[in-house]
Amino acid sequence: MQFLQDAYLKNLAGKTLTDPSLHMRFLLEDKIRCQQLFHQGGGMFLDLSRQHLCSDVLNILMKEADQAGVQEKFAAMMAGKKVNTSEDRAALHTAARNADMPVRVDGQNIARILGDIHGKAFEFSSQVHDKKICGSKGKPFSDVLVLGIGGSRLGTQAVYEALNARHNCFLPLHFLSTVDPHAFIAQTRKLNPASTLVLVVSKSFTTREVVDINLSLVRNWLENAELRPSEHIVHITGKGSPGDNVSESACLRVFHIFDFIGGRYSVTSAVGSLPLSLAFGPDVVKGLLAGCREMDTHAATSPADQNLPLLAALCDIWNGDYLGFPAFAMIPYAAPLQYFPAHMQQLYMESLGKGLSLAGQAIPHDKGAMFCFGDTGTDAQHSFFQMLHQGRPLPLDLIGILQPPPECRASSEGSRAHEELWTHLLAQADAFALGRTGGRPEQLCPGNRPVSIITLKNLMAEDVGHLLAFLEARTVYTGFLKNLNPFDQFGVENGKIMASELRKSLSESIFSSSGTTGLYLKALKKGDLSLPNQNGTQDPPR
Ligand SMILES: O=P(O)(O)OC[C@H]1O[C@](O)(CO)[C@@H](O)[C@@H]1O
Repeated sequence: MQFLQDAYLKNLAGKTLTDPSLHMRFLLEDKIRCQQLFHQGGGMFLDLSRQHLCSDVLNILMKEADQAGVQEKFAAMMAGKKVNTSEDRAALHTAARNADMPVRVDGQNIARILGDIHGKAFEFSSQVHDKKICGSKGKPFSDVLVLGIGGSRLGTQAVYEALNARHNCFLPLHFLSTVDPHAFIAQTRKLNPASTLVLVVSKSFTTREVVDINLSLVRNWLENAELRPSEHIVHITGKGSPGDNVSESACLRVFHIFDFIGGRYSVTSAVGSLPLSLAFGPDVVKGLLAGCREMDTHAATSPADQNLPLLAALCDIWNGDYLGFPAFAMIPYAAPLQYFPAHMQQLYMESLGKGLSLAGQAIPHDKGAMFCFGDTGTDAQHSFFQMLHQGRPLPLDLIGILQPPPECRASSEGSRAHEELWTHLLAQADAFALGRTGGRPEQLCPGNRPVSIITLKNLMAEDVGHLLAFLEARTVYTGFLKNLNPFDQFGVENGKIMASELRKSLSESIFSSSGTTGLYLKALKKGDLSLPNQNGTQDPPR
């Protein structure tokens, strides 16, 4: 670490990190430095000039990346090598958007298989749009209810909301993920069962929330409306899972997904291509895939100093491992990108939140990946930005869209709104960097807070694809730089094991679970929570 900091300081004339002349206020005056840290590629822009970075530090970080062979690993991943070593699997989300580039795993051309499944999804969507496939009472489908959780929901929802801004939506999607019955009631209240198509998205088809509870609720809901569930339900699931090879009475169609694409990387498999083509039609999904493909090619082939996802990953390593920031926030200044922070949160934290390196060494907490959270601008400015301006500093990603929505261009009010949005983005970027001096002591803002500005040219399907694949590649590169496996998620399993033990206790009315858990189990049965008295017995409910 010290030598990196030394390089930073040497580059900036031998100052210490806290030296006032190293303040971003002065760094931003260095035009050459700013140009060196402004990058374009894969269809988008990345401005790192408001980071505590300089070319010397970047050179050292790139050398580390080179020594770790991260670009070779990325190429090996795209070529189908089993980079998910703990599960002995390939990680082939990139093959899902490039059917013409053969990728062989265990003798099969995976890219072709994935491309054929997209083709089937497009055909099915067109038949639904053309009313050749209708509900069991002959009513054309008007809505799609998507059951799925985690990676089987977040990415698709993020992309759906983004695409909805500029593309015509034929069939709105509604997402049901959590097992909370409130969510089921809220979603189904606004739907007509007779014209609702239900997609059950679960690779394992064992996720309790989805295939046990919510699917049962939905089946009942359809049956209560005197409909045949099998004519309304489609499975998107792993080949050979309990949702595959089911009888005709279970569902209308099965679309396959595979264990070589993890849930959080699966938007461009059938997990996303079926619901999104039902919503917007096949051409929009093809545009999304093309945008991803452009970014994948950029991520795989550009030299490190021009490679946006790799540079972003190096910046994350610098901020997290060397400068010690525990978290970063993603703030899209674009309402249609509202679910991207949640998608990135899963992508980043499920991929990189690991306890062991690939070499089997424990990863100390302060060298673990950063937490990720976020919200849209300008809303975030009016909630948690206060703390970031004057309290604990954190790095921020601000995302902007260059082109305003076409409707805006027609009116001066519309253009003003778009310009106002960008004014806020740039004002925040500068306020975090420059801070505020003068005024009363409580008005002081120290500034010097790192910000990256990510700019998309537009919000068409291709642009959304650029962003999606950029975030995936940035996450994968960070995993490779940290020498950990960004494709498994064994931590999540522990909670599932606990839940199955508690489920058993509850069904057998055994309330002796550890700590206060037994109290809650009992309360669930009795419908009331009574606290133990001093004798350790429970008072009767009041
Ligand atoms: O698609 P499935 O098997 O229902 O799993 C849902 C999600 O659960 C997880 O395993 C953990 O949250 C995710 O990785 C996955 O996307």
